[in-house]
Formats: sequence, C-alpha cells, structure tokens
Amino acid sequence: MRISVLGCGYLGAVHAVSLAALGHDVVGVDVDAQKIAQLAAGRSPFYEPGLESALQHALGAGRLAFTTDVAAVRGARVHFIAVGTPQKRGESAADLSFVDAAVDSLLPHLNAGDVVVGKSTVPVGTAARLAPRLETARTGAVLAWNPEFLREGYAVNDTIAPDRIVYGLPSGEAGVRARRALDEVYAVAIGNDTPVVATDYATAELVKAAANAFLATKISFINAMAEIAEVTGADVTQLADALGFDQRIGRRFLNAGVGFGGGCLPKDIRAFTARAEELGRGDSLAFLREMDSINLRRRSRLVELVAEALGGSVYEKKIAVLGLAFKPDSDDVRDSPALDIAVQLKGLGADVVATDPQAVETSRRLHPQLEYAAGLEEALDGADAVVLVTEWKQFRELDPAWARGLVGTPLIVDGRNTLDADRWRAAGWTYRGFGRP
Ligand SMILES: NC(=O)C1=CN([C@@H]2O[C@H](COP(=O)(O)OP(=O)(O)OC[C@H]3O[C@@H](n4cnc5c(N)ncnc54)[C@H](O)[C@@H]3O)[C@@H](O)[C@H]2O)C=CC1
Ligand SMILES: O=C(O)[C@H]1O[C@H](OP(=O)(O)OP(=O)(O)OC[C@H]2O[C@@H](n3ccc(=O)[nH]c3=O)[C@H](O)[C@@H]2O)[C@H](O)[C@@H](O)[C@@H]1O
Repeated sequence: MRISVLGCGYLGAVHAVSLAALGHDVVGVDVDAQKIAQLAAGRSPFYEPGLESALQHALGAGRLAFTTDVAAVRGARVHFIAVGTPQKRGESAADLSFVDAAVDSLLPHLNAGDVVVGKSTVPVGTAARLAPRLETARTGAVLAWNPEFLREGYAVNDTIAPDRIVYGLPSGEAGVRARRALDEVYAVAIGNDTPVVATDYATAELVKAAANAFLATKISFINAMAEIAEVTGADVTQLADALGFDQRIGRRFLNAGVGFGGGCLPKDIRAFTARAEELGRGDSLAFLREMDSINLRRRSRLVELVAEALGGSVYEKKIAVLGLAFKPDSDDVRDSPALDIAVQLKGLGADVVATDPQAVETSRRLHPQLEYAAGLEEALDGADAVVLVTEWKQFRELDPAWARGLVGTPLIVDGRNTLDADRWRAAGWTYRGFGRP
C-alpha cells in the first residue's frame, strides 16, 4: 500500500521506516529540511537501535522516500499524522498547532477514498474537531485516530510487533472504509494475533492519555514509597520486588530513582489534566498533578543527597554525572531528569563533568555551559563524587575497582538504584542509593 507519514521525528521516522520494512511504499514528509536530507541519505537524525540499518535497507529497496514537499503525499491511500504535540510554553496544555497545520497542508492533496490517520498524542476531542475539515474541503477522505504506544530504545520492534492496536473510527461507512485500510496497513501484526481495539475517536484518544497517565502514576507511586523508605531505613528495591510478585501489581515500571522524563510522559500527564479542567472534570485527574510533583521532587532530592554526601555543599566539587538521556538506548534529552540534575548541580557551583554514550551532542545543544566528557575515564578522573542518573548498560556494568583508581574520592550516588551496593562497598566505595540504605 502507498502510505505517507507527516512528521519524521522520533515517532514518524520510525513509523515510516517500519511500514516500509513491512513491504509498504512510504513517503515521509517533514518541514525540517535538514532532517529530511539526513533521512534521505540513510542517516538517522537521532539514536534509536536498529533504525539506521532498517532505514538504509528500505531506501535501497526503493520502498521509502523523504521530502519536504507535501504534494508528494498525492496518490498515497493512508496519510499518517505524526507531528509533535509539545507542552505549550508556560501552560500545561498541549500545543496542537503542528497537528492543525499538518492536516491543513494535506487537504489540497487528498483523493476521495483516502484515510487520514492521526498518530500524534492529542487531547480527547481533537479528532472530532478535525474531522469536519476534511468534509468542508470536500476531499472525500475520512479521518481515523490510531495512537502509538512505542517506547524509545525499542521503537522499531514496538512498531512492527506492537502489543495492541487501537483504532478510533468515525461511525458508518466512513468507519468501515478507515478500518479496512488500517487492517491492510497492519496486516502482518494482525496476522500474528495482535489484539485490535476498534472504537470511537474519544475512546482511542483516551486510551493513549490513560496509558501514559497509568505508567507515570506507577513510577511516582514507587518513588513516593522511596521517600518513605528514606526516612525509615527501608529498602525500596526490595519493597518493589515483593510488590511485583503480586501478579495484579507486577514488577515492571516499579523502579524507583530520579523518575520519569522524555518527550511524552511529563507533557502527556500535564496535557491530560489541562484537558480534564477544560471539560469541567479537573478533580478527576487532580492526582496527576501530585504524580508530577513527586516526580520533579526526586530530581531536587538527588541533588540534596549529593550535597549531603559531600558534607553539605557541592560548591567547587568535581562531580562526574553518568547519563544525560532520559533513559538508556536513546539520545533524547527532552525533560531528562539526568540533564536537569547536571544543570542543577552546576547551578550550585559544582564542577560538573557529564557523559553519556549517545546524548552528549543533544545535551550540548540545550546546555552548552556544561562540561562534557567523551567517555567514562575522562568523566571519572579526579571526581569527588560520581552520580549515576541514566542506567546505560556500560554504567550498570562499571567495575568499581577500576573506577576507584580514577576518582579522587570513592563516593557514588546511584540515582537509578541499579548497582550492586555490596559490591561497591566491598571495593571501598561509599555507596548511596536512592530510597535504600
Ligand atoms: N517519541 C515517542 O516515543 C512517541 C511519541 N508519540 C507522540 O508522537 C508525536 C510526535 O512525537 P515525536 O516524534 O517524539 O516528536 P518530534 O519533535 O521528534 O517530531 C515531530 C516532527 O514533526 C515535524 N513537523 C512539525 N510540523 C510539521 C508539519 N506541518 N508537517 C510535517 N512535519 C511537521 C517536526 O519538524 C518534527 O520533525 C507526539 O504527539 C508524541 O506525543 C507517541 C508515542 C511515542
Ligand atoms: O507516549 C510515548 O511517547 C511513550 O511514552 C513512554 O515511552 P518512553 O517515553 O519511550 O519511555 P519509558 O520506557 O516509558 O520511560 C519513561 C521514563 O520513565 C522512567 N522510568 C521507567 C520505568 C521505571 O520503573 N522507572 C522510571 O523512572 C524512565 O527512566 C524514563 O525517564 C511509554 O512507555 C510508551 O508506551 C509511550 O508510547
């Protein structure tokens, strides 16, 4: 099937490449000429495992093209909207201007029978607001909403083999047409028994908001437990293990630490609360504000813990910050707890040297004032304290004996509770966990 994807960022580029890998003919469109030039040349504009090789393969097979010219969508049967929906500056609500612009840019190029499919995460009510535009422009096209649940770091696999597919469809014949087209797009996953939930626009939009709200709540719940563990001497990692054996709770997303960041969970819970308030149901989601506060508190608490461990102040102390990305296997530093902590420490007068296997360049663009090290050895050299904030494999597997030979003072603060405390202590380190002794 011929498919277009508008917006070739973390979501759209992966979507375009993955659909081409599944055998579709795909054109990716973006307003960012530099991004398009990179993609067209077979280079991923961001780090995502497996993306670049799949991109090169699809380009080589002639099934994938990239352009800034939206007219190139002509002839595609399905048009995915994958543009950003960032938080509005100074507000909690989502900025939908990119979605509106993308839909409007498509209108002159649609043919009767086309299906426009929203993938971006949007406040409930957005699809119902946009659908009449397709009718007014007499395009003969229909609108569906098909939220995306991929995780960065696993994005290609999550797109090719999702754990569920959700369609928000219009009623009547239009819905039947949209469903038929989407079933064709996802024929491989459906053939592999992936559950499909076909529903109305509002439910589909809400599934996405609710999923991210639930994940954020799970993380903030365990981080609230970490706060209590800190003052009682309990161990939050053992607590999480014990809770996780209860099948109804489950162990995943119960890792306490510096909390959640990224381009999605933080902005999505804020947009959800803003939308609930617009709908007169602010009370229903008031708890999400608390989840946000717990989450942000973890960052400042880690900074305090580092200061405490250094005798009260970080001023002029050399601190090696291990990690900048919001999670391992990504170069994404949008609302990253790790980068935020590095900036806070620097603001308190610490001599911060930060390193990350993939996110140094993305961090430098936002915070050129920080000092970055290309590798672990340089970051650890002479450090008064080491702070682990993104649990990359190379940091989890750091050898405490080797690291001890490099630092000035063997003090480690484990912001992700990911190291073996006994092993580090046995190697002569002062180990500080985050919600565990
Ligand atoms: N990053 C992720 O893992 C996931 C993101 N989402 C959602 O997907 C959406 C996109 O997120 P990201 O890809 O992370 O953002 P992003 O910022 O990486 O990418 C958005 C892209 O859209 C482009 N764009 C803006 N206006 C355009 C227009 N009128 N026409 C064509 N392209 C345009 C931008 O230049 C940019 O390349 C958001 O709603 C996000 O919440 C959903 C699931 C996963
Ligand atoms: O809407 C989105 O964009 C996506 O947001 C998240 O995916 P992602 O942001 O890639 O990353 P996650 O694996 O969810 O991690 C988010 C943050 O939570 C943190 N986290 C995760 C798990 C945990 O136990 N503790 C914890 O602090 C991570 O370090 C990271 O900062 C969701 O998991 C995806 O399903 C969703 O599609």
